[in-house]
Amino acid sequence: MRFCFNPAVMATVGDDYSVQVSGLQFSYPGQAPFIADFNLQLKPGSRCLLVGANGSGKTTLLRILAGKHMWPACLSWRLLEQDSWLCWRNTLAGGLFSRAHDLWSAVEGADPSRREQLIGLLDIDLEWRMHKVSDGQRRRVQICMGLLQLYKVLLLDEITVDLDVVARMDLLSFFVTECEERGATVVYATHIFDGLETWATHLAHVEDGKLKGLYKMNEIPELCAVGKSKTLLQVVESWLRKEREAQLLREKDELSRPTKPLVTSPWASSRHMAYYR
Ligand SMILES: Nc1ncnc2c1ncn2[C@@H]1O[C@H](COP(=O)(O)OP(=O)(O)OP(=O)(O)O)[C@@H](O)[C@H]1O
Repeated sequence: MRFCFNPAVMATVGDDYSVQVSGLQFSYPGQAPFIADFNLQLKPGSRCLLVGANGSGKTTLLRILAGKHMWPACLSWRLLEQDSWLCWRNTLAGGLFSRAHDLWSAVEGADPSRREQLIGLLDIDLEWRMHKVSDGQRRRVQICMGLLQLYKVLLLDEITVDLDVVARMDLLSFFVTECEERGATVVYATHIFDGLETWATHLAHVEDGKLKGLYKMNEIPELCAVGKSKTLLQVVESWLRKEREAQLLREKDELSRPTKPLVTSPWASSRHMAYYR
């Protein structure tokens, strides 16, 4: 998957990346630019966590990478391969009255042995009716359907929220196997960090639509410090707290700036009365 908004950069980047985003820009209609000069490069086999505060742009970025958002036509861009799959937290599988079995019998070209493996992994009962199952069971069916077809890049937006801990850990192990044996790449936006220290290979920190940093997990000093290492949760919490404090300082600074002098003339318009002269 390659996105390049700057042909000069594109020419210099090698082919050995499975995700290549260079100079990405994006604005929501009628709004100021939100994603600006975003660059991300990942090699096959990478498992990259996308972390950031609420509203920092993780979902927006994943939707752009999945081709769900349009971008300004004035920018030059190239999307070379469309072999990614986005699993979206807000979509649940299928029509309300479908049986689990009917839902994925519609998925063409799925390898039967992969199907059996996923059904076992996610402990799915083919007789489940989608309107009579729990959110977590419905989520399992959705994930299963998405994973039936092989992919090179998998984009996950907080999909494990409804899963119990066994299903979550088994699914994460499955992704490791996919990355190690097939060279798949996973980009996973989440706020749940349990068990991810050793799962991820990379950590991408997003702040206000910008990539604040892309780190290899084994090179993050706080995670690796012998004897006093922090958990991923503590590391991300400290980053986000710093961001929040900096934002509060900026807001305080703006409030303390002198505003325009107050108009004291009795002939001027006021909040309660306007004069058109
Ligand atoms: N359809 C939209 N139109 C305009 N602005 C939007 C739209 N969707 C999201 N935004 C804005 O874009 C910003 C980033 O939102 P986004 O959903 O990408 O954040 P996020 O990092 O995924 O947040 P969260 O952790 O809460 O899921 C937010 O300020 C949000 O208000």
